Amino acid sequence: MEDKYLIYKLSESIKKTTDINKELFAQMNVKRGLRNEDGSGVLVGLTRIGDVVGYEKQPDGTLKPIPGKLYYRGMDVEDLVHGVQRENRPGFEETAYLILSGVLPNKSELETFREIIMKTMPLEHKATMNILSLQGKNIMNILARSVLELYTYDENPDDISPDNLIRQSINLIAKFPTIIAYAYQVLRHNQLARSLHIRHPYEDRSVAENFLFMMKGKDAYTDLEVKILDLALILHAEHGGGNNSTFSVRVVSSTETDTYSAIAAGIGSLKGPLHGGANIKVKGMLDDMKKNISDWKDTDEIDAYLLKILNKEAYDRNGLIYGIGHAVYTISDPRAQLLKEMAEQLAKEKHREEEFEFMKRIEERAVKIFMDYKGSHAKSAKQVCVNVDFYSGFVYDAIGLPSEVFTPLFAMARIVGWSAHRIEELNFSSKRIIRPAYKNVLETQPYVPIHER
Ligand SMILES: CC(=O)SCCNC(=O)CCNC(=O)[C@H](O)C(C)(C)COP(=O)(O)OP(=O)(O)OC[C@H]1O[C@@H](n2cnc3c(N)ncnc32)[C@H](O)[C@@H]1OP(=O)(O)O
Ligand SMILES: O=C([O-])CC(=O)C(=O)O
Repeated sequence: MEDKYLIYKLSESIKKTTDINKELFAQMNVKRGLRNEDGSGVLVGLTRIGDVVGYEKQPDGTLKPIPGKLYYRGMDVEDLVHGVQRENRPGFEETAYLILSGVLPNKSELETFREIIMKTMPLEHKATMNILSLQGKNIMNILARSVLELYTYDENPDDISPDNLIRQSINLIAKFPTIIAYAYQVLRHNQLARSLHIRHPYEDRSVAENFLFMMKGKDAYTDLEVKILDLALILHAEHGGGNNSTFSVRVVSSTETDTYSAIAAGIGSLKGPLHGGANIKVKGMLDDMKKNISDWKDTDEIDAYLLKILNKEAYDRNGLIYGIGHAVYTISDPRAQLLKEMAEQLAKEKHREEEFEFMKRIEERAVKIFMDYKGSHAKSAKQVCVNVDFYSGFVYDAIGLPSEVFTPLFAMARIVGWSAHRIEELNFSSKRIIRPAYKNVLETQPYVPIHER
């Protein structure tokens, strides 16, 4: 048999053998996607790290949509952001300290924590050389491979005691920006035949500023660019235990495997276009809209295009408006609101107000069109809002960062939440390996000898 015919036969066969009737889930009380009928997540754990709030449970059991709230260690993220902004200083390092330890650092603790991060940012020579030799165009994939490689440079990789876990976590938080920036420089060098810039991070700059320096060079960024990148890092740092990547890290960690294996799983999850990878999809979708909509002020034209997306006739023909919808948030995603406020200032600095106005119009129309469409196409209309990925791509693009690093930037912040959740998963006193069950819905069949098939 020809190879390609066998591949065709196998793919035809899996179309049938993977089909599971949607009705069976309801009949057997199995929660599709670990979601209850009303869309809320099935409770699978307890945490003291982050809280994501998008609805209120009513006495009659229904869910009432409310404006979104996000808490890091019990602290409203809006207060945290406004607190550091008022004092005009970077906040990502402080956020990392809070999420990892559970308490805000005092001045001297923060100073020492910053110093540890800054001096840990440079990669060992072997790690740099490894990144230079890695093939591939996808930086999330390169990041995952580099993280697995760090296992080999760690003298104590498998030790899951709290002090070793903290040491490993700080090392990863500090090294992610360097790995991502170097991976991009290699990609740029290989793909565009441009000079290779491997810039050594400064010891006295914030993570956000060092990243811009390693990506763009000395004096090639503004204060506002540093501030908005710092804000994006704060806002992406943590999102409870149930988001797909953090849950993946928790599932893998519950086997007591090493930190690098667990974090590589989180990176793989975050890369998906329904999760962190949506920020690249949003950029692609907006670029397509800019090209195909002749009058950016014409809401009828915008509506028609959005309807085409939903009907799988435009963009990637997947039926999804990227940057819209969320598993928990209903009326608003607080991160998108905070990012949008600063994106407006950035749009002014970069003279991109017209494009920003276009995005605001798309946001408003997309929510309306989606809800009208779902109202007539699905059993229950879903209250949606823009999520954090809607404005992040615009922000990164406006500060001169290429789309190849959009999702890696998410990972660069979320490594904080992943680390805290891994530490929690391995330390609470009544921990257990995560091992749910799948109900088998196939009849048994006899083994048939090969000459009889
Ligand atoms: C950082 C983050 O991870 S934020 C999320 C980033 N992802 C995106 O922006 C991708 C676009 N959004 C989505 O795909 C979804 O809204 C998700 C994955 C984020 C959340 O999904 P859920 O809350 O599980 O929504 P759910 O799957 O219940 O959606 C209900 C219905 O709305 C549809 N839907 C949800 N979001 C969208 C969307 N943005 N565009 C079109 N249809 C959508 C679903 O296909 C489903 O349709 P159906 O009832 O006909 O099957
Ligand atoms: O919570 C989720 O499902 C996705 C999300 O917004 C995040 O991880 O930041």
